[in-house]
Amino acid sequence: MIEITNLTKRYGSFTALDSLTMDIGQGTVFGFVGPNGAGKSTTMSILATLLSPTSGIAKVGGYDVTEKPKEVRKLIGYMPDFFGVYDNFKTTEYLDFYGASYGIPRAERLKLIPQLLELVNLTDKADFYVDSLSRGMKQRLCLARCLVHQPELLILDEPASGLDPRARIEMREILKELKLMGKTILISSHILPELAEMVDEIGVIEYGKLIAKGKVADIQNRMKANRVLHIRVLQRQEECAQFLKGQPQVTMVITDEKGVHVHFGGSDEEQAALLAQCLQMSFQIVSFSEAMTNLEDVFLEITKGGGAHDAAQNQYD
Ligand SMILES: Nc1ncnc2c1ncn2[C@@H]1O[C@H](COP(=O)(O)OP(=O)(O)OP(=O)(O)O)[C@@H](O)[C@H]1O
Repeated sequence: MIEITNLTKRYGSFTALDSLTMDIGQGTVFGFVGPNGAGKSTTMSILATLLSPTSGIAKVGGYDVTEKPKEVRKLIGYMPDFFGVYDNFKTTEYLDFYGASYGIPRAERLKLIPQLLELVNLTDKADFYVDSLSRGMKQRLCLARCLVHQPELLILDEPASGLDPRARIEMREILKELKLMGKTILISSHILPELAEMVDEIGVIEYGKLIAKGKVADIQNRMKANRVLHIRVLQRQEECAQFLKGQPQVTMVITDEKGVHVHFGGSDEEQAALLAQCLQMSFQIVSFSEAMTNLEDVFLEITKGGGAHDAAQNQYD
């Protein structure tokens, strides 16, 4: 659905996108993550035909975004990170206005708008002025606006930013619905654990380059190679720690008042064997658990030492 090849965007001498290459298959929910200034919004704006690349190719549904912008626009619904809503409209009028702009006949709009409002949980706000809606509601209304022409691809730039936890959950539930409807979704976010729950794949971008891409589970498995095991033992804690230090795949052992923390690079089978060894040694194990590796850890590990662009280079931030 999306094919990006050597996409580069320069603002003066500053390179925001540096030969970015990635593709996203139809029906995929793709999480685009990266530190501030990494180039996510720039990529999304190019895909949405709102910004011209300096060089390289971006295609949506087989159409080149610079050569066939009209065809691309029919296929996409774009929600920018900063959006405006026309406050003097009522919710229904707002969607009707956008529907009309897309040339959707009135009779069709009359059917479509209640469906969209239901999808984004705004049915009871149909006759409210946009002005009176909360931020979360406005954001959901914007999402409904992106769906008016029934696009196949949604490009959502931080749709949950600035929302409180409840509003984020609501947004996430709507996105799940859209996934079930078969939409391809490119979504950027800083709320990484939330993304992990709903995306099929993630791409990590830094300094305008894709530095990791894959299925969430695969990337998490990569991280598992360096998992940390927390072991709580009744009595003989130091003896247990010494024993663990000598075991295969154990790279480091630290003890504190919470127990023994073991850095372990083995497989699940080897981890089970490690526990069995401890029991055989008659250590009284109270708990033996694996520290959770979530997308946040993955992200921090991959972008270790990163952050936003070099301050000297990043004169625009
Ligand atoms: N119009 C512009 N002129 C100059 N520099 C720009 C312009 N737009 C973006 N940039 C710079 O390009 C870099 C990439 O910006 P972009 O908005 O794509 O990053 P991002 O990953 O979306 O960041 P964030 O998560 O903070 O929104 C940033 O350093 C930004 O300051």
